[in-house]
Amino acid sequence: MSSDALLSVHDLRITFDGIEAVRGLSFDVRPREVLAIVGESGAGKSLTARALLDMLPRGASTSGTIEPDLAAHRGRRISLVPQDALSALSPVHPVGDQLAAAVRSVARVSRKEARSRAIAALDRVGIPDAAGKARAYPHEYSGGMRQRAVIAMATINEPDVVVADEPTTALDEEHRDQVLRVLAEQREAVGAALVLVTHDMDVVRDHADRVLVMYAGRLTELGPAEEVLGRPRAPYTAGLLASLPQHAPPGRRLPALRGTPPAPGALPPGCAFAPRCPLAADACRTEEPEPQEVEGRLVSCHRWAELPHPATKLFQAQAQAQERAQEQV
Ligand SMILES: Nc1ncnc2c1ncn2[C@@H]1O[C@H](COP(=O)(O)OP(=O)(O)OP(=O)(O)O)[C@@H](O)[C@H]1O
Repeated sequence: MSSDALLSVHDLRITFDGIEAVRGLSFDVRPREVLAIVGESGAGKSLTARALLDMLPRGASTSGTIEPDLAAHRGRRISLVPQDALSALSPVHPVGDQLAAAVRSVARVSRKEARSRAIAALDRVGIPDAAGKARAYPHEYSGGMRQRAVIAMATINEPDVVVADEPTTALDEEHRDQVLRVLAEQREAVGAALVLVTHDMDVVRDHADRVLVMYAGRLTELGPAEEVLGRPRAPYTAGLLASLPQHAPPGRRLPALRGTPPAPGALPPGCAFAPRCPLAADACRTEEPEPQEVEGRLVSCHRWAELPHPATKLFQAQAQAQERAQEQV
């Protein structure tokens, strides 16, 4: 574990029925940082996040280490902001009672004190009439308000790490920005690190200090967000960026990154990204690349040095060639 790590994950593997969905992942979470985990659907982002909290789905087996064991103090040292706020709140208790109970689960304070901390926490996340709303049930909150209440719950005991798993997926764009802002403010206020699972590169750009890019259960690239987004070294990262709407050629909605990631049980030999990669060479089809240090970051790619800058055109050219080939069929 590196000396400045708050949490250190080493060779994490998560398996269902003998099939590995997360395949030997190592990374640190540093104090007070925002570490975004990005990648397409199925990359293993949520499983990784849930492993930090020891909240994996039934049937998952794990190996590797996560140290120290913050999950043994879930709710106090590490907490979760899930995708769906309703799953984090009990429908049968007023929100304020749930926050007060969270306070009393870790601190010996009176009911009155816990209640006033609960109201203060709701107020901090921007819930109007916090004292009145504390008496309301989750279903009486709007979606955005509920997600704010969950952020209040996740930060009320001033944890070391907050894990947010696609915290704004269920919200519309306007509420998405607000909720992300509230989350950023609250984690800053309590001095927690934030592990933010997202598939939105704009969210990474706006909020992350470092970014872990995952593909098919492995680390593809890990480094300072500004540098990774400014000049990706892994073709997969470049492909994700080329797929952003602002990089799409005029009049086209198709993402530059064509095809879909392989399912965990159906990985190709070699690099799992090779079948979609415009730079793939023979070695990529036979040997899976290990993470290596490249200019202060980690990159898993045999061909990183060949990636042009900017790489956007490479992916657009590949997408156009594939489109032409399909038109001819
Ligand atoms: N409960 C489960 N049972 C069996 N396999 C699972 C289970 N949960 C996840 N997996 C497998 O692990 C893979 C990775 O899942 P995970 O939820 O971590 O993906 P993700 O990157 O978070 O994707 P998304 O953005 O869609 O949430 C899935 O594609 C699936 O194959």
